[in-house]
Amino acid sequence: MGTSAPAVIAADHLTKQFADGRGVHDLCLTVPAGEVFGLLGPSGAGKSTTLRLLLDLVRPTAGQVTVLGAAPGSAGMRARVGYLPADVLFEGRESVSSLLRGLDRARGGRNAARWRTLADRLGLDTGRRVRSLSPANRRRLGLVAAFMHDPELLLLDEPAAGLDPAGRHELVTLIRDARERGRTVVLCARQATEAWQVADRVGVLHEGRLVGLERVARAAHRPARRVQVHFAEPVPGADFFGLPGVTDLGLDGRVLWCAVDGPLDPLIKAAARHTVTDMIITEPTPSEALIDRYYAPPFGARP
Ligand SMILES: Nc1ncnc2c1ncn2[C@@H]1O[C@H](COP(=O)(O)OP(=O)(O)OP(=O)(O)O)[C@@H](O)[C@H]1O
Repeated sequence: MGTSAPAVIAADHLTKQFADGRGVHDLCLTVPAGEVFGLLGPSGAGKSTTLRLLLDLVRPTAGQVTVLGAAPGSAGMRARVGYLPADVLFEGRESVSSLLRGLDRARGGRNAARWRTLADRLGLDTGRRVRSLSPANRRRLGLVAAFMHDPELLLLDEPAAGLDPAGRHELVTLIRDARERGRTVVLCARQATEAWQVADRVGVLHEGRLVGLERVARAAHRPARRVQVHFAEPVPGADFFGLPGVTDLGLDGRVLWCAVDGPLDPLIKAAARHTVTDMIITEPTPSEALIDRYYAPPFGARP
């Protein structure tokens, strides 16, 4: 804990304001070497813009950032960073293998074995023409291109988008392998599912501002479940008020909804005094739990 790894990313009031006022505002964030950092937020939150600032694809309107100890876009940076954009734009008549060979040559030609292994792991058919690839295969190609030179820093924009479960599993494994070799990974996602599995920390962006920063505790407290109970007849709310672990209680005639943190027993015993016709229990995904915490009203707090 106490050891302070050098910051691979150090953003200091980093701001990119587009003409309409949107963008990324006042981002102060450091990502130490060897960390997997998940940048989460809904569409338009500023995730892609943040990555683009780190890559010198857009210039800040205020503040500054260093990447691997230098200004973004410094000489030699391309070889040290792997980037998967949100839209992988590879086109062309050439085959996947020819494109990857070309990329490898441009980076010094040392990674032929590695890109072949990666393509294999991700189930990418390297004989196909690039422009005939499905969106999911294009994503796989983008991942191979980002990982093939084993870069010090990986910037992955929605890496799991469009991948099937096997592809997602392989992605998580690739990220874990990279971390084991001391690489640093920043991945952006709207859904926290994969980020939650691999990230050491997550940051939540909302309307261009960092509104939450959390270390991912693997044995995290189990989030409150959402419970809906349907009764044959209307039930009195008084039977359910003050039950241990039950919050956000709402009652609409014969339907009761609430959040339950801890054992379900008190709620079940109270419900069993009436005729229960249905009971629906859902556990929020990590993503929902995180979003609830940062920018959604709590479940049950209906207008
Ligand atoms: N080149 C641009 N010119 C003007 N506005 C832009 C530009 N790029 C992004 N924006 C705006 O900046 C805000 C942040 O966009 P950004 O793409 O970074 O969000 P995001 O969190 O990556 O969203 P998504 O999950 O949809 O990719 C959005 O409101 C977007 O419309």
